[in-house]
Amino acid sequence: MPQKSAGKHHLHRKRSMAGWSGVFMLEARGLRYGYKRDQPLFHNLSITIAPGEIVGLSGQSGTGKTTLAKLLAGFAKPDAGHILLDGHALPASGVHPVQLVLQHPEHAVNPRWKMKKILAEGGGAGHNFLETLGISRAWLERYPRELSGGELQRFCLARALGSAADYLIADEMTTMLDAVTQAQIWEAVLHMRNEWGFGVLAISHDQALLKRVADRLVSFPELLQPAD
Ligand SMILES: Nc1ncnc2c1ncn2[C@@H]1O[C@H](COP(=O)(O)OP(=O)(O)OP(=O)(O)O)[C@@H](O)[C@H]1O
Repeated sequence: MPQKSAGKHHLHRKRSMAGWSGVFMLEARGLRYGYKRDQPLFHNLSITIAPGEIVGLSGQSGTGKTTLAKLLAGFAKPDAGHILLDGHALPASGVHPVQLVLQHPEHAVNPRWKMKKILAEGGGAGHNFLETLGISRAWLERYPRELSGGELQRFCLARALGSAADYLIADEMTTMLDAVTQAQIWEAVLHMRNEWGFGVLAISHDQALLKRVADRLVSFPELLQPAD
């Protein structure tokens, strides 16, 4: 799911004792969404993520976590409610400040493109954070089929963060990977979050993982208020 580069730089963000400046609160208020008309999957869902914060979200299968992820990242529009960044609606076109990384990287890349072209979609080709993510420069010349799932997921993350996203939605981002790769990828995310201050919504069924990486844990039902 490529999104174009923002052309802005991570380093415009500054951290002080009070928190991060240059990045803004992400708020979803009163969201309603249904795949079928008149059959809402959820009513009145609200969530707030602060700059630099990692929120861990869990919940039963089929409740709507991935749907929420897609709404926040602009891949679908809520039937009601608002998604706001610093109090303003998110841009309808161009660079999306909320970037989504899903479970299956092989579905998120063009199989006919070399990795350097895929990475360039997010503006991240020249960044030194490739090393942080454990991406070898030699892989840039390969096609997606010539990489492992873990290697490919590192690229999807680099593409998302290369656009200088203000928020990352990591939806079961490392679920399919071995424990070592999972730990390396999350260590890189934590390191980059500490450097740049982007916020993260980490969605997973793995409570142990969420406890390890998140600053705050929420379960899906806690996000719902009774319908008006
Ligand atoms: N494109 C779609 N069209 C119709 N229904 C859908 C579509 N995508 C998801 N759904 C349904 O919406 C509900 C919520 O799906 P979603 O993927 O958001 O749940 P989830 O909480 O992320 O589940 P899991 O934990 O299993 O990943 C499910 O009942 C699912 O079958």
